[in-house]
Amino acid sequence: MANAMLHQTVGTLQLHGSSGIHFQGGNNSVRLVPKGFKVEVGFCKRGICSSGEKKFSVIQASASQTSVFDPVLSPSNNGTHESLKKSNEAALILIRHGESLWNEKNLFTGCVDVPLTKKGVEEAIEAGKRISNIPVDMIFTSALIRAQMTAMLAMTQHRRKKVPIIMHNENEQARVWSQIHSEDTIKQSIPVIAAWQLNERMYGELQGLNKQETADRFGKEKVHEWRRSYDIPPPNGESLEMCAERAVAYFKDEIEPQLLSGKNVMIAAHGNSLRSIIMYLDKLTSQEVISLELSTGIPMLYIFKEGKFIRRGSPIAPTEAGVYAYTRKLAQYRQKLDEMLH
Ligand SMILES: O=C(O)[C@H](O)COP(=O)(O)O
Repeated sequence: MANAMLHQTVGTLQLHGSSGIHFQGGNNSVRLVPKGFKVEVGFCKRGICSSGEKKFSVIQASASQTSVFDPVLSPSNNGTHESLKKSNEAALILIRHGESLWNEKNLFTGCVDVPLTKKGVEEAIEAGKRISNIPVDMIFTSALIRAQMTAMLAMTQHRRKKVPIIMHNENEQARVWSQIHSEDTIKQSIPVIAAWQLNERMYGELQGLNKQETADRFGKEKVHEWRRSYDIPPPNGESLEMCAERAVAYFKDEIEPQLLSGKNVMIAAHGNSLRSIIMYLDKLTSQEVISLELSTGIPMLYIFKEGKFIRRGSPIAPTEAGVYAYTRKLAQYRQKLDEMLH
């Protein structure tokens, strides 16, 4: 059965998958949740439900749990929302894609869908080595190939050897044709969700132009303003603020509930869509975010605990004994991996 992901928001129903699960909208009663599925309860962060209402997600239990029971970090499924918040520590890894062919040519890329260079492939693999001991239960990428390549290449280095599988829910046929018919195989996989909301900011009329030539033509200050200010868009493009409106909203609505339930998440995206998310995580002002720069292919680790995001830096390497980024739970996870693999 397809990895049915159901989200009930108060009074309406979005049904994905042929699961036949029935929800009673409005009063939030959930009925007929079939065997093998589980109900996850999260609170809406914004918009879809009125404040304080619950948003139910009914997810195929085997596809939603940590693929192999990780006693250290498995989400406790029987907690209430508050106790979930208290008990769960979840890892959040952010990675800007490796160098792309247009990064190499110093062209404005935005939403043009270009692949990685050989160096970008190497950067993605190196990033994977650095996070190879950190648990990953779900992966979110943008809809652009450079971010998806980065995520898949990085996961080739992960010691858990789970298989990242891009979810195809674009239509009913895609869902049915991409079904996995083995519970064990599902448990050994990591769902990868590609979302356009995580795409790089759309650079409008600058897309395809050389950055240096553009600065020569319009002036260095103007181009810096387009590239790094918060609310000034490039010609017919998105400002960082406009990019944040979709990227941060998606993070709050789709990714944060997963972290809240104890899922460890990796996001592979872009310089500006990630700058907008980091602005939210680190509570940066529109002034502070101007100086925020992200290198290609460098993973950043956050710990989500009790509703807060704690930046833990960039794991230097899996074997670095004193990797300051690790928390006690992450160190225990790494130890269990060592035991499992030796
Ligand atoms: O879209 C692009 O050109 C790059 O990914 C990011 O460009 P920037 O560093 O100029 O924002």
